[in-house]
Amino acid sequence: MRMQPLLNSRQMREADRRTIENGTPGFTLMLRAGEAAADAACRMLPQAGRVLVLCGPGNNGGDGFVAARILADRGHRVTVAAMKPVADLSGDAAEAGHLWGEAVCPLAAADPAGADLVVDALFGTGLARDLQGEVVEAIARVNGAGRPVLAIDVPSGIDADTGLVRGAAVKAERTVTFACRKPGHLLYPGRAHAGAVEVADIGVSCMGLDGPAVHANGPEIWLPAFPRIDPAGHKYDRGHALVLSGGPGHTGAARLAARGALRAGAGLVSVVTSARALAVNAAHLTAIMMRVCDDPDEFSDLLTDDRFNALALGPALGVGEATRRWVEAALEADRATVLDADALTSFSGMAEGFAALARAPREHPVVLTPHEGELRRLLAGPGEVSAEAREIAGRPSKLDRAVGLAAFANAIVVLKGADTVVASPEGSAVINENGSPYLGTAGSGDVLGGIVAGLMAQGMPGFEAAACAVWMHAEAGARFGPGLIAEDIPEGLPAVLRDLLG
Ligand SMILES: NC(=O)C1=CN([C@@H]2O[C@H](COP(=O)(O)OP(=O)(O)OC[C@H]3O[C@@H](n4cnc5c(N)ncnc54)[C@H](OP(=O)(O)O)[C@@H]3O)[C@@H](O)[C@H]2O)[C@H](O)CC1
Ligand SMILES: [K+]
Repeated sequence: MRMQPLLNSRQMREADRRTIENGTPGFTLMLRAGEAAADAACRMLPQAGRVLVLCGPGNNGGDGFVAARILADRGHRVTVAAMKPVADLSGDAAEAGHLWGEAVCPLAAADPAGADLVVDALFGTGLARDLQGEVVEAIARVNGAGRPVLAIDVPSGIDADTGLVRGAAVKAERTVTFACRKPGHLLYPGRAHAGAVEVADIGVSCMGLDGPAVHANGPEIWLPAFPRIDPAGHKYDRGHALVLSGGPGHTGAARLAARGALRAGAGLVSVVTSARALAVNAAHLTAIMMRVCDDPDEFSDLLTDDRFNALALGPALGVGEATRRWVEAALEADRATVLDADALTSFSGMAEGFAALARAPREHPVVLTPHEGELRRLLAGPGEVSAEAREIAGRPSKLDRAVGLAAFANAIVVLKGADTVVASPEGSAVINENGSPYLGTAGSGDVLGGIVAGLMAQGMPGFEAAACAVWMHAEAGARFGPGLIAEDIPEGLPAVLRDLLG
C-alpha cells in the first residue's frame, strides 16, 4: 500500500506548474482531466442519456467543456450551461470552450431536473471566496432536482483545503479528482458532498512538494512502526501502561481505556485508583491490575518506578484544580502520556499554562485527544486566554485547528470526530476515513485513549501510535456496526490486529 498524500490547492497548482514545466502542456492535462470525467460520467450513465454540464469561469469549467465534447461524441444528448460566454474565457479554458464548439446557455437557464446526469464543472481548486447570486441559485436547483451529479475535481462550493461550504455547495453522488485527493474530500462537510471519490491519473505527480504533509490515514503510515512481538520476549518487554481512575461512581471510563490498552498489546496495564474506588474497580477487573494512589504526590512516588512507561488520564477525573495537579504529576514524570477529556478541560482558559507544562523539555511524547468542544474550551476559555490560543481555536479549518494546537502545545493532537485529524507539532497530519457513526457512543473516546497508551507502552512513536489507534478503533467499530457499545471496541481489536499483522 502506498501513502496517499492530500494536496491543498496551492500544492496542486505547484504540482501542475512543475508538470507543465517538464514538457506537458496545460491543455493536455485538461484534455486528460476532461476525458477522465467523461469516463466516470459514462459509468454512471451507461446508456445514451441527457447530460447537463455546468461550466464555471476557470479551468474546472475547461475540464467540463472537454467532458461535454467527449460525451456528445459518445452519443449522449449534452447541454452545456456556463457562467461566462466562451468568448469571455481565457487560456486553456477558452481553448476547451472552442473544442466544445456548440451552443452554450446561460447558467440561469440550466434545467437540472430535465437531465439524467448533471456534471458539475463550476469550481474546483480555484474557489477563492464564498459563492453568491446566480451560482447559489443554480446549485440550489441542482441539489433540489434529485438527479445524479458527478462533480469534477471538487463539488463546487466546497473548499478543497478545508472541506467547508463556501456559500453553497453541490451535493454529488460521485467526484472524479485528479492526481490525488484533496483534504476537502475527507473533511466534513466536503466528504458528504463529494460522495464516492475516484482519482484519475492525468500525469501530474503529487510527490516532493513543499508545505504541510497531509495524508489519508491508513496502515501504510504506521504499520512499519507497529511493535512486533519478540518470540523470545516476555510481557515486561511490552510495557506497562497506567490508566487513572475517577472516584467512586466515576470508574468505568478508566476500565474501558485500560481494556483498550491491554487489547492493543501492552504487556501489563494497571488502573490507578483511590482507596475509596478500589473495591468497585477490583470487582470489575481481572487481567488488569490496580495501584492505589490517593493524591498526585503518591502518583509521583509510583512513577519513580520507570517500568510504568505509558500513562492515560482524563476521562471521568472531574474538572478543576485536583485534576490539574494529577496532570502536572504525569507530565513531570516524562512518560509517553495521553491526556483526554477532564485532563484538558481542567485547563479551560489556561491554555498558556497548559502549553508551558506540555512544552517543557521531555523525552517522551504527549498525545492530546480532544473533541472539538474540548479543544475550544482549552484554547478559548472561558477566562483569560492569549490571542495566539484564541486564533487557533477560531480557525475555520479542522485541519488547521489540529495542527495549530499541536504546535502550540508541542504535542501530538488527535482532534476527534467523524473525520478525526491526527497532527504532529511539526505540522504533518493524517485525516481518518474508516470510521462509522456507531462510534459516537458513550465511552468510545475513553477506549481510544487507552489504545494510544497501549501502543506507546510498547514503544511505538507518538504520532504513529495515535494514527494507528484512531484507525484500529474506527475499524473495530465499523466492523461491529449497529448496536456498538464502547465495551465492544477493545473486543473487536484482535480481529483487526490479525488482519493487519497477518
Ligand atoms: N491540477 C491539475 O493538475 C489540473 C487541474 N485542472 C482543473 O483546473 C481546476 C482549477 O482551475 P482554476 O482555474 O485554478 O480554478 P477554478 O476553475 O476552480 O476557478 C477559478 C475561477 O473561478 C473564479 N472564482 C473563484 N471563486 C469564485 C467565487 N466565489 N465566485 C465567482 N467566481 C469565483 C476565479 O475568478 P477570480 O475572480 O477569483 O479571479 C477564476 O476565474 C481544477 O480544479 C481542475 O478541475 C486542469 O484542467 C487539469 C490539470
Ligand atoms: K466542480
